[in-house]
Amino acid sequence: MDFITSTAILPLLLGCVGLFSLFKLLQWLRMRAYVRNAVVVITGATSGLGRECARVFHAAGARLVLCGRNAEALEELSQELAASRTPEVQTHKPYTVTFDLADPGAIAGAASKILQCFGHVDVLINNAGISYRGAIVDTSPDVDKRVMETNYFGPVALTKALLPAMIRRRQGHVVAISSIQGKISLPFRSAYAASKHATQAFFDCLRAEVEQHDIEVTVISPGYIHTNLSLNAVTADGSKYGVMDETTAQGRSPVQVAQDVLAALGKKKKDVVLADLMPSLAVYLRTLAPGLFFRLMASRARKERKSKHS
Ligand SMILES: NC(=O)C1=CN([C@@H]2O[C@H](COP(=O)(O)OP(=O)(O)OC[C@H]3O[C@@H](n4cnc5c(N)ncnc54)[C@H](OP(=O)(O)O)[C@@H]3O)[C@@H](O)[C@H]2O)C=CC1
Ligand SMILES: CCCCCCCCCCCCCCCC(=O)OCC(=O)COP(=O)(O)O
Repeated sequence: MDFITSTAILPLLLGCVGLFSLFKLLQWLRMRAYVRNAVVVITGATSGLGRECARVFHAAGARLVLCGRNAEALEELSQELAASRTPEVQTHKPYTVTFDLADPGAIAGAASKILQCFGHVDVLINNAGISYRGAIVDTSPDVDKRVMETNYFGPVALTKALLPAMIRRRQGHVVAISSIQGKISLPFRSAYAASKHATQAFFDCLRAEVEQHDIEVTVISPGYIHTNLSLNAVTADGSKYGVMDETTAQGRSPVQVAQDVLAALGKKKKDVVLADLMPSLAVYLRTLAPGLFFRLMASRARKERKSKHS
């Protein structure tokens, strides 16, 4: 009996593994086909997740428009990509467009430059962002505005400027790189969490409104990623935080997250959380047991204040 069972189970197991591998391979091929030759615009391409998305999408054959504030850093990345080749995929030299997302007057001009690069946009990845550390009571309203301009009003204005061309073509995919903090709010992150909650809300509304035009909207909410986000974060008085936090240093690799972003787009996912177990559970706790969640956050605030003053 044992012999019969084991001889029947082994081929079955091998068959399942084979089928699963085939399924994964087909999924991977479909993902890459989705972005091959597609015009992909990436904001915040000079650093961290944006730069890795540029590398991953370029290697998959996308026609890139790299956006950022630092023209030199964008040009350097564009040249690095132009020099790198992937054997089985035709790659394209990226264009660059330099502008500050926190400058409302810069967005319309930037959008028309972006459209001139390849004549249209298939995928817009709103990735650029800035974080914040500070107590609400000490924070200048200028800091709240700066974080909202960069993380919310800038991406919203850019999306609106590129949307009519997508609607005319009845084709397009808008992506918002939000954060777990677009779903839960942590103490001493008010401006950042508020900007990411607003991002989630805006792009959820957009998804419903543009479905009739065959335009996809994906909101991606990562947990900690090992980038310069904490180093570049702004503090209560507007100065740079300048510290690589342990949580950031221990975060996921931006290469891995960029690959997950590509996979999410290829599967036309609408809302994706890319985080470890605890942050993912915290999102459920906030919905299912808000009272408990708020007590945990108050205790987190007490601990953080204590450790600051000790
Ligand atoms: N790292 C993390 O733990 C997590 C990050 N995220 C999100 O990922 C996204 C990318 O951040 P990440 O790569 O981590 O951080 P980085 O600080 O490494 O990169 C941020 C990018 O945004 C650009 N940027 C900042 N301000 C502006 C502006 N005013 N105008 C135009 N571009 C600007 C930066 O350009 P410049 O070089 O000019 O400063 C840089 O290219 C952000 O939206 C962030 O909120 C989400 C969850 C976790
Ligand atoms: C049923 C059991 C549930 C247990 C839940 C306990 C609650 C634990 C709280 C966990 C908090 C996770 C915070 C994750 C925050 C995060 O990943 O943020 C991503 C960022 O955007 C990082 O930005 P930052 O500038 O804050 O570094």
